[in-house]
Amino acid sequence: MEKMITIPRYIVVDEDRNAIYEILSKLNLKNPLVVVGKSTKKYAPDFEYIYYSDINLEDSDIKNITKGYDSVIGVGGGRSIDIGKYIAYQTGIPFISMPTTASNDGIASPVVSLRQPSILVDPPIAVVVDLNIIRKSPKRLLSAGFGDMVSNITAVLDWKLAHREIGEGYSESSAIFSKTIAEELMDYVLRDIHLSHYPEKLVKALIGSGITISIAGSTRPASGSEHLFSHALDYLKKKYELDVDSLHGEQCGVGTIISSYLHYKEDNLSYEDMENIRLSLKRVGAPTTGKKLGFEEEILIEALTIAHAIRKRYTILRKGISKERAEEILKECEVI
Ligand SMILES: NC(=O)c1ccc[n+]([C@@H]2O[C@H](COP(=O)([O-])OP(=O)(O)OC[C@H]3O[C@@H](n4cnc5c(N)ncnc54)[C@H](O)[C@@H]3O)[C@@H](O)[C@H]2O)c1
Ligand SMILES: O=P(O)(O)OC[C@@H](O)CO
Ligand SMILES: [Zn+2]
Repeated sequence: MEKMITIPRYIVVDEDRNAIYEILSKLNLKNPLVVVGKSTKKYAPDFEYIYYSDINLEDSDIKNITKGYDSVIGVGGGRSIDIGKYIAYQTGIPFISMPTTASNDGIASPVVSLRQPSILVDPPIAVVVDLNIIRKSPKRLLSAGFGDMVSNITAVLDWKLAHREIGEGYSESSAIFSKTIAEELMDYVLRDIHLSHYPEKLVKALIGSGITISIAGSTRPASGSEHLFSHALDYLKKKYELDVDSLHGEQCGVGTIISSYLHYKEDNLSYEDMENIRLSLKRVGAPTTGKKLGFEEEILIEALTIAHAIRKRYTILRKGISKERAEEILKECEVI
């Protein structure tokens, strides 16, 4: 069925450490395999587990890993959730997402981004969030999550541009949903100097972002030219074996500063909205320059010149930007 939309059946965001057990019994799941990171094992529910770092994804018999289990639970940051989601999908059993931080929108999405281009799989059948754990998670991860959320603003502008210029399909409902949740969160960050409700609002926004991807049947509402820039940085990290530990959401945040500048220059975005993106990223402590991300200028320039070619996705980068123009743009929007 072409147009079927699949979203998580249960979403729990509260302070109850036992919610996972109630969800498992509602779903009549008795024997999950928990995929967890070394630093998040302490948050895992009491079932058999495997460290994601011990899973060889190239393994042809991924099915052996989940043999005898009726479901997979991913506990941790983006990587353990991605890997858990992936092995559950490969073996056709349900996946439950238990994020221990809010660093990107893989929490509830039907996406696995272990390599580019990301692939569409089933979304988690349930998302179980313990806010006490999220609130205590490293601030840097919560800042990265904001970068992956504010990126939806330029992603939707790129999607509209592709619809206008090359007639690409466009889902109004998914786009409006995505843009609104991103702008709501940004407005909150600009309004509340104490950010007292930020972790809860961030995790709910990221869950919403994952749902917009399910509605669209594509990452278009959450991934545009700003993500192409981030993926280009990931590619160059590997190509030059760079020792930079920047996070996906942090890279997307800087990418959004660049993309919002390009959209502002083409009158798709107001100067105020462009500046609010930079200010809100600063407010949550996310990197707003290439230097704070940890990259040399020439890497940032090369990333912007190759970003359009990372995957087949039409954005404001169009057929690409010259090295000279990339340097000018990065200087004009103060990323270098
Ligand atoms: N599916 C998607 O849509 C999507 C999108 C972007 C990225 N991803 C995936 O996510 C990965 C990036 O995720 P990330 O930015 O979270 O980085 P990560 O998962 O590589 O690292 C997060 C780190 O924080 C630790 N951590 C998590 N919660 C913690 C807590 N409460 N206390 C202390 N430490 C905690 C984790 O153990 C891990 O070491 C990518 O490699 C990719 O696989 C998926
Ligand atoms: O399709 P991509 O570009 O991997 O995007 C997926 C996710 O990062 C969106 O926030
Ligand atoms: Zn992302």
